Amino acid sequence: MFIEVDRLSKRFDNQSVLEEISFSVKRGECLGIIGPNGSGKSTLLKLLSGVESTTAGRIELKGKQIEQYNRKELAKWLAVLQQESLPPIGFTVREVIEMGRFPFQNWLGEETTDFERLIDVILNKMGLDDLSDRHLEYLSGGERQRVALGKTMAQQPELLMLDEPTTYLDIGHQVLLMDRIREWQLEEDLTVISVLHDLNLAALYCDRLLLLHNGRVVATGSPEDIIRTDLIEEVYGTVPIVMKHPVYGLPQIILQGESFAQRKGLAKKRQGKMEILQ
Ligand SMILES: Nc1ncnc2c1ncn2[C@@H]1O[C@H](COP(=O)(O)OP(=O)(O)OP(=O)(O)O)[C@@H](O)[C@H]1O
Repeated sequence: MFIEVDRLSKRFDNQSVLEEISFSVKRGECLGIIGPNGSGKSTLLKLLSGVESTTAGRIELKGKQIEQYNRKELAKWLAVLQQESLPPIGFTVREVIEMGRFPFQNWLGEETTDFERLIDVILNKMGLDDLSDRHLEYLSGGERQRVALGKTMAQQPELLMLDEPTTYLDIGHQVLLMDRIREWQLEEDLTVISVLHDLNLAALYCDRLLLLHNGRVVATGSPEDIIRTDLIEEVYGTVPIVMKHPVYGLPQIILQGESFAQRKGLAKKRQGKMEILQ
């Protein structure tokens, strides 16, 4: 297994945030981590990328315990996409993407392989050719997110971790970003672990989903196994309509506003619980 997590727990100041988390990820797979606010998704990602230390349990990456890697070693094959990791001002798009190569430079700041061509390919893939000399502070949120992904691509990782990559993006840019990541995953056999709030994107783009609730794993499985009305209601406290995507057959959810349904006489409350009338 590429990643093996065994009975992982995390406490902050004696408050338990993650309890007995176990799962594994195969090389080349995309695992989506979903769950409500505060369920522990970001904390799990921080433990998996070595940013936070575990309280109990074991994380094995490529057959080795995570504590046995040093930071620079990990940075050569593990990348984390975070928007706030971009430098605030003063750098052009091209310079920022080149920064992804830092882990491969020697102590003089030189790299032995010619990476200029790689940077050109990435600029092109991310649709950033025309913006390569633009300073970061003059980019929109969507453009900055593409630069952030470009920087992680330059790192040529084997494992990519993403925390809410589509936040602040409009639907066009959400699909564009997720498509680029999926293409990259399939072309390079990249392993992807992504925290996602949008369950429809998670169902479309992830091979498997891990559903967290109150710091525990409720279920792991294919999108069909996880995006089910009963599980979503249990964890999120709202009853969605789950439908099959008309083209891909994958589960997609439609939200039901309770107040609207009640007003229209389509639902009523029974014993404190909303029931949708057929
Ligand atoms: N450094 C910390 N110190 C203390 N508590 C923390 C720390 N980091 C996270 N927590 C707590 O751990 C819990 C889980 O937080 P986490 O950010 O992992 O949840 P999440 O599922 O990513 O939430 P969201 O969807 O709202 O981003 C929260 O109650 C949070 O307050």
